[in-house]
Formats: sequence, structure tokens, C-alpha cells
Amino acid sequence: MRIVNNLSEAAKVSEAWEEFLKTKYGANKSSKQTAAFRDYEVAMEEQPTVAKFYKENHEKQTLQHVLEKKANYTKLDKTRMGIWEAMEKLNELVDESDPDTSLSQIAHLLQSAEAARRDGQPRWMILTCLIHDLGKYLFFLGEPQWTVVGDTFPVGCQYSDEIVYPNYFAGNPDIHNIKLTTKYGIYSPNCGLDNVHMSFGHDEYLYHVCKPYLPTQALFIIRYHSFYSCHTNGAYDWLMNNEDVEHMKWVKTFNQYDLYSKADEEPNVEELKPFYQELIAEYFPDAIAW
Ligand SMILES: O[C@H]1[C@H](O)[C@@H](O)[C@H](O)[C@@H](O)[C@H]1O
Ligand SMILES: [Fe+2]
Ligand SMILES: [Fe+2]
Repeated sequence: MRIVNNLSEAAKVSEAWEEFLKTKYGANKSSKQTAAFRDYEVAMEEQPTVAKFYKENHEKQTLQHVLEKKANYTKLDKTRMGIWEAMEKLNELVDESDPDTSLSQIAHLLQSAEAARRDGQPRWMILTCLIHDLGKYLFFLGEPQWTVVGDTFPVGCQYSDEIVYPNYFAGNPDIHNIKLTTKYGIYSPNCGLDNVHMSFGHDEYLYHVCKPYLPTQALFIIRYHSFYSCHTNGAYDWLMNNEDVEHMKWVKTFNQYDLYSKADEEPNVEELKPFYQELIAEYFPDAIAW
């Protein structure tokens, strides 16, 4: 992978990303519809559990925490199970960080996949939608929600105001370490997201679980789909290299299905099962390491 070091290159990467953000994604959604999702101000009033979740998340996701969790969960020595089995487990999980759905996670996965399928997306994208949140299995391995779900952000450098509820970072001990609070912190401009430690959760975990089986774009989507401050609000563009900028476009496409399908009808799991089991079998063996 090429790392962009010189500053004029860095500026170009930044411009390309800005340019891209300006292009209209989801033109088929009216602004009224899109504004109804991810409204964390309304959530503050009406769903206090969401803000409570982010307070704990922002206070506890230190660099040290991230390094420890990564060391443990990248070992993939916890269990062996199939993709559909993991989906069924998530039937019992409702995500506390999400103001837009109170359905179980298996319903959310099928809604996302069905939205991509209706849109005529390639099979790898439909599959990515189907499995993207399976890293929430961490919850069943005993991890609390604050290090499983929610938006992710880089640790080890200045927090962006584009992250939801940025004020809660005031309670994170990392802010007292000068090395971790400058704009670039422990990173260098355009070092590439692969060299960045993101707050630990379902994205990073599932990325490692799926690494042997999926194409690059699918893995990138899985790993950064919760990095909203970057893919939706344009923050942290200085961390990306040219490749990341290109790949982020896939995340934007994916995001339409992940986010807006939450308003769709609840899917019929049994009816959809044969189609998706066949799709899963195209990429995954019966059981994989978690
Ligand atoms: O609350 C949601 C949920 O936890 C999603 O799985 C995650 O990808 C989003 O970033 C977050 O906003
Ligand atoms: Fe997610
Ligand atoms: Fe999701």
C-alpha cells in the first residue's frame, strides 16, 4: 500500500474527498426523510439511553483499551460457528446506541441486504449488507455495549467535533496525555486508515473474522461503516490515503442500505433464509473462527 507523505499529495487527497462528499448520494431520498435519521438532539430528549450509551463509550474508549481488545479479539480463538448461526444469535440483541431501530439485529441485517438486493447491487454487496453488524457477537462474548456498538472514531489524536456528543470526551483520561491530543497525535498526515487505531467495536472485530473470505471493498466497508464523522461529515480526511478515499465511496453506497432500510417493514426470516444461505455459501465455509 502506498503511503502519501508529502503535503501537496496530502492536499490532493483531501480535495478529492471533499469533492466526493459534495456529490449527491441517496438522491432518491427526500431531505425530509434523511433528516429523520440519526437525529441525536431529538434522541437526547426522547431516548435518554442513547446519550447515556455515548457518554460511557466516549469516556472509556482509551488508546490502551483499544490495544488490549484488539490483541485479544484478533486471536479469533473464541469459538467456531457459521454466518447464519451468528445471525440467529443476534436475534436477542437490541442496539442501545441506535436511535432509529428497536428491532432485533437479525431484522436489521435482512432489511439492509434486501434494500441492496432491490437496488440490483452485486452479490458481494448484498452479502456485505447481510453480515456487516455480525461483529456485535462481541456482546455474547461478554463485552458491554459501549465497546460493541455505536459510531467509531480514531483514538490517539484529537477528537473531532463531528463525532456525536463530542462533549462527552471530556471524561476520557486520554485527554490528559498531551501526545494523544494534538491534531495528528500518534499519526502522520495521510498515513492511511490501516495504520489508525479506531475505537474498538463490532466493525474491527468482524473485519478480522472475515479477512480470509471477502474481497477488499467488502472488508473495508465492514471495518469503517460506523466511522460516520469521516464518511458522512468529512472529518479526519487527513488520516486517509488515496486508496482509502476510493474505498470510502463504497462505504457511502453501503450506508444508504444500512441506514435508510431501518424504516422498512420487518422481514420474514424463514422466508428469506434459503436465498441468503446460498449467498453465504458462495463465500464462506460452514464454520469460521470467531
Ligand atoms: O448505533 C449505530 C449502530 O451501532 C451501528 O451498528 C453502527 O454501525 C452505527 O455507526 C451506529 O450509529
Ligand atoms: Fe454497525
Ligand atoms: Fe447496521
